[in-house]
Amino acid sequence: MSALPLLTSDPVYQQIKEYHSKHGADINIKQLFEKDSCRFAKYSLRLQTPNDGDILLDYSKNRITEEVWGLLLKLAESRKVLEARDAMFAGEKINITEDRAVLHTALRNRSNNPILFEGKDVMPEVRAVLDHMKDFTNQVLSGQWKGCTGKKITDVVNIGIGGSDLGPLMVTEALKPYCKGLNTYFVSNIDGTHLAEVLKKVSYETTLFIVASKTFTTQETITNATSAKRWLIEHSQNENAVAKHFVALSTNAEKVSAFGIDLQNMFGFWDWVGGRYSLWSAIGLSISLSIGFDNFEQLLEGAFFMDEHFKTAPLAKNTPVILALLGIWYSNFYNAETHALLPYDQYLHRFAAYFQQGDMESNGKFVTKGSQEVDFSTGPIVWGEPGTNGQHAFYQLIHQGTRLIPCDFIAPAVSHNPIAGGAHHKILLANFLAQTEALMAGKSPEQAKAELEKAGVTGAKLDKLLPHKVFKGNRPTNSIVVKRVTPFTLGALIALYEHKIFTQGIIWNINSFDQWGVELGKQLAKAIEPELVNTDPVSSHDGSTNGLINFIKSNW
Ligand SMILES: O=P(O)(O)OC[C@H]1O[C@@](O)(CO)[C@@H](O)[C@@H]1O
Repeated sequence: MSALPLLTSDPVYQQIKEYHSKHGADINIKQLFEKDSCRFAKYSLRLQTPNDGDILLDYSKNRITEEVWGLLLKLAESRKVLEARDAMFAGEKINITEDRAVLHTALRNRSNNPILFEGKDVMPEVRAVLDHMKDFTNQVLSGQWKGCTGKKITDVVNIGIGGSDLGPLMVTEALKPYCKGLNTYFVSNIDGTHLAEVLKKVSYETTLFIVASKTFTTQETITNATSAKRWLIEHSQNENAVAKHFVALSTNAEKVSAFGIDLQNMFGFWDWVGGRYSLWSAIGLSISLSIGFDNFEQLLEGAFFMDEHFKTAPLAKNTPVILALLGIWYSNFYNAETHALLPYDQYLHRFAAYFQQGDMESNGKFVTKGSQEVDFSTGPIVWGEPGTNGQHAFYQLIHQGTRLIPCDFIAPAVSHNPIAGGAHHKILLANFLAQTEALMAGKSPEQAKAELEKAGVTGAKLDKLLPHKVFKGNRPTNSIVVKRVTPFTLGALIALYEHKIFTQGIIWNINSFDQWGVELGKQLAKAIEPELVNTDPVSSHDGSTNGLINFIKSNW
């Protein structure tokens, strides 16, 4: 693919910039609905899944006119999104700074088509690991796999961090209704509290530790795994207990073996699987153990469904492209700094946290693939909490703050827990629907005045209160509705956002698949660690770092 110019040098970008400077401030979503009764039909898409209902994307509550939308689609063409997409699926080494392919889509390839990497079909190896995961999952869930004292496994502790933690944690939480009975815990932080609190809850005889680490060199993970191993041996008084209570998920067999885990208890994956795109790989073993391998396969099926959609749908009907272009519109033209993910589903309470790594570690970059420093905004700050809780925490700012915060609202039409005759879910859905309506429509001074007068507020008090009661509205949202959060629809949702992130990276022409930005902090921590072995005062850093270290030491 020929080198792309800086986004700001792209002629289509410049057309959009000109349009935005002339009209951007005047685009009013409410007025657009008033002018066009077909707006919802024009700016929504339904994806029909085989067995899990339709997935609806409603992007009509956005600040887009037909002209803007046409220009944004032209931008996707100009930035060669589809060519880049095809290069990714074809196993090209698009991760240019690590000289790696990006083939997490191969992990969920449910077709019989080969996927070639360096001329070799990777599918036989992918299927072999899936078979190993299936066999192991069935052994553990059936009770056939026994601990060192002959008891079956009841608790699984996944020890990993970043992509080796966030995905399995988010998915096992999201799919709790499908849990087969094991208790799953996730230890990630080097803070001893994380492991200590979990070890209080489990018995060495019935606990399986999963050491999840692509590199098997991550300090937090190896330290936690080493402490867990010591705990097991101390409690079992059996050096050989590791063989029954530890498995490894990694690309690094040498390090796994050196740690003391038998390679027959290692589930491998490959360098062309990025850490934050790895839940579909062996890293998903804790998911499989939690919900069963069949449901793990449904998760893969859902992602595959979205991959096929992304691969085949034309730009204007391509949901990842649609979400990506809307994000570009707000980030690069309205200067929105953040993007909120607001799932109206308590099981999805880790969904936004997962995509903090997924999006911010992918697109939090300032240099293009052409090694040029960008002169435009790249990845947004991604955040969010489940609804309705967010409404009682930060929606004040979204509604009446000074910042533009594009929000994605996500909801299942049907709850797994229709308690009180479904009343709870109906209230949840009413709020899900009302919030996007309120953010779009707002409340005019006239409406607010009428309400205050109806409440008997008049004169000076009304004048004082009125400005505080106005909602400017015109705040953009997307709404995504699935019939129910199932392994399939969750897989499709995650892949949808993966491909949105990919598409934005292509438009910005940045490498979404390396993460050099995490290295400096680790390097400096390595320099500080030896200074913390005693209480001697230090002076080797800047005044602040010296002061902090010495204050901490003064408390020892
Ligand atoms: O899976 P591993 O190799 O232990 O890496 C864990 C995480 O650490 C990183 O911050 C890279 O250092 C993330 O990109 C990665 O998901």
